[in-house]
Amino acid sequence: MLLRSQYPVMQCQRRANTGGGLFRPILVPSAVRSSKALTATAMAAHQLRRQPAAERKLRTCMARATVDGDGNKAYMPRTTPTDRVLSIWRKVDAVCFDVDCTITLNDSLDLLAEFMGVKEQVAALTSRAMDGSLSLEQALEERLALIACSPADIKRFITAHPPASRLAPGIRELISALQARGVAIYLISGGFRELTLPIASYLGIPKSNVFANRMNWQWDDESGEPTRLVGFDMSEPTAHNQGKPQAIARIRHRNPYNTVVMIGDGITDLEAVQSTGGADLFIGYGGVVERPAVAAEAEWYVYDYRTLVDALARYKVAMIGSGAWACAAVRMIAQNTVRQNPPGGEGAGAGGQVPDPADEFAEEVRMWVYEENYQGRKLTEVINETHENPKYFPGFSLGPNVLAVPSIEAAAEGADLLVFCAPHQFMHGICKQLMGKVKPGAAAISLTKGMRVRPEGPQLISQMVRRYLGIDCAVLMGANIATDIGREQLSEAVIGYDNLDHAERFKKLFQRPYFRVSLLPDPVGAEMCGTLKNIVALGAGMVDGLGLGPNSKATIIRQGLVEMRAFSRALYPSVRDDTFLAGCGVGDLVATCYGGRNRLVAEEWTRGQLAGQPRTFEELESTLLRGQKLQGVLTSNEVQEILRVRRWEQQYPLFTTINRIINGFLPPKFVVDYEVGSQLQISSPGGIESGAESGPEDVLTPAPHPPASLKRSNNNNNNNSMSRADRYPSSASSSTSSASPVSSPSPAGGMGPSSSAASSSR
Ligand SMILES: NC(=O)C1=CN([C@@H]2O[C@H](COP(=O)(O)OP(=O)(O)OC[C@H]3O[C@@H](n4cnc5c(N)ncnc54)[C@H](O)[C@@H]3O)[C@@H](O)[C@H]2O)C=CC1
Ligand SMILES: O=C(CO)COP(=O)(O)O
Repeated sequence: MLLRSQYPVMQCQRRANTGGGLFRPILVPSAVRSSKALTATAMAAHQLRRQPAAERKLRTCMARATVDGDGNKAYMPRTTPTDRVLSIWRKVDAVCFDVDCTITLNDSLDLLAEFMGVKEQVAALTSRAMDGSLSLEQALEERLALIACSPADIKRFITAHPPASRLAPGIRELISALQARGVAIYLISGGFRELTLPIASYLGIPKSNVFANRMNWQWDDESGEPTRLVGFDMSEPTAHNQGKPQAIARIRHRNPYNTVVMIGDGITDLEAVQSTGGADLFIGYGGVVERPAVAAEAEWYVYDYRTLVDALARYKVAMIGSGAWACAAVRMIAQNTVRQNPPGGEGAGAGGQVPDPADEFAEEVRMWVYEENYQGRKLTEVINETHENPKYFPGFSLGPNVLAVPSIEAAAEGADLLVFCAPHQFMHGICKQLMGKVKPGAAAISLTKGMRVRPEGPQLISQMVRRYLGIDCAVLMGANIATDIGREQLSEAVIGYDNLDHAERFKKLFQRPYFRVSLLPDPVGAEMCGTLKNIVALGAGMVDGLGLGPNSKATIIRQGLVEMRAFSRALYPSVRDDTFLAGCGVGDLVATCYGGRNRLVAEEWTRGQLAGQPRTFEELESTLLRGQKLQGVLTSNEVQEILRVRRWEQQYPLFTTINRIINGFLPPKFVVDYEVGSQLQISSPGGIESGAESGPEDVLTPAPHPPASLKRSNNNNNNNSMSRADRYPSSASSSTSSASPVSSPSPAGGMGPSSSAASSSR
């Protein structure tokens, strides 16, 4: 059992916890407490004399726990930050650094003293000041008196000890990483401006961000030149105890910073969190000198600045998917996450620092690859060796920082940002596999174009991710033909978002000079656009296959846009009109209708039909697209199921006609006669299933109200009492229509069960 008398530190701790939770228990047996030395502790008490009584008591008590008489550490520096500490560090607006033994490897005044030949005497005073056994004012005065240098001595000293030769390891990279994030850097030194400004200038820190003491000089009456050091200006805040928090209070008064962090090695730095207006967090640095009283009390104590760089908000990114678009997208991501300034490398840090936006993201990007054999080898191995995906995105380097991973769980593990870009028919399986395995609080974005049809109604891919993984999911949609983006041709995309913070982070992740990203607070509208334009692109391909010109294609595109908007708003009334004029709307529609895979395959399919040499879409997918996946045919079937169940078919004449054509109920020429094509009485293609993931149990409930924006045809009743058999005829004989198919459709290659249902009806 622990007795209070045995563990006084714990008692102090309990009191401390009521005052803001800055301290954690350190158990120190009485043997240690009663030990002889504790020098640093006693001296620290002197330094703390100006603090409020309760705080002073606590800190003295805590400090007692720091060193035993033999110099052994009886404290445990907090080298692992708490969540609170980490969160402050990651959102810091301004960082104030002490200079001597924090930025530099040595104390400037000690080095100057050595230069002036009074090293030992001055070092003893410095040490007493840092440990708190001597007041700052007194220590400074006594040291200056011993040094007694001239301005010329200072110039010679700086030449002999240039800033680059004096920096603590990793400080340049830390400052550079902070600057790249837009964090303001300040130097608050108990030393002198004359010695600090060259260091500030070397690190790219403006003079106005330097707080330090000023030397007073004796001036020569005749020459008007300063000649001899005669003390220092006591009016600077840094000339006194509690000067650092005062400097921070001034900084805060002048700038609207929410979060300020102080980093330093000494007791005076530790003070900077103690007063109102001081820093929100003190981080102790022990890489040059470890001061027990500071190490014991710092909320976070580090020995290596790399720790702080690594702990800065570094979002780990995972790409789920590895097809053409996934590869083009991961290539852009990798370009944004790769470090421009490798730590310590040429061009890093120093006055000419290049801000590195990549600091916000972890450099390595994991990409889940659906494993398959590629020319006798595992595709993941080939990708990791060549940095290229030769099957789905040949000819483009993905970047050395992309790691292909065959396990989806391993790819997603620990990721803060998840990018989904798999063909939509696989997304349900992917989500189920990742359930409970993604980092809580992670943010996702879907680049997938498509939807799922379930008994309750349609489900967009972003909705599926949100539902199964319990995380926010934005969408990135636009005219984004993968190979053109690989060639770095100008493209634009929108991020449809609910969570603006996440959207802005994703924008930074994707934005490239050739890839313009804008934000749109209509995620559903954007995703509906990306999904539906694939149906219209099939129609555009048919126009091309029929050998018709741009007028005809423009008609299909225009009507397609009208139906895309009407259908999106009928399902989701909150969808915005202007979304259809954005890059994800008309932009993507035009690009896909001219240069997409859906268009290409539909053109070939149409040619085959006209030539009497029909080929299925599946055949064309594997020959023309070499394993890439077509989305338009599945999406057409999925959308048609919604139209059919809700009795909206004739209000969407182009969608309906295209679906009838691809399922073999109408010849391709009807694409330009879509009004007629949708009105004709034909055998129903039967129960359409939503691609690989759906089954016959996917029953849609008819909507009680049809969309008002579209005119209903006379023969379209609004009967809500449709039976299950009506919705899912097991064959064409259970068609909702009694009429026979118009014309004699050529054998058609639909995809999935719907096409076989269509075939059996003929
Ligand atoms: N390719 C493009 O230019 C664009 C594509 N998109 C959309 O991006 C999404 C993904 O398309 P892409 O990256 O182009 O893929 P893709 O069509 O080029 O490649 C197919 C991908 O599916 C994977 N796959 C095959 N069988 C699988 C299975 N059983 N489970 C999971 N994955 C399997 C393959 O490994 C391959 O990575 C689609 O929704 C597409 O509409 C959006 C914009 C542009
Ligand atoms: O979505 C696309 C372009 O934005 C690509 O469409 P396809 O799948 O038809 O190539």
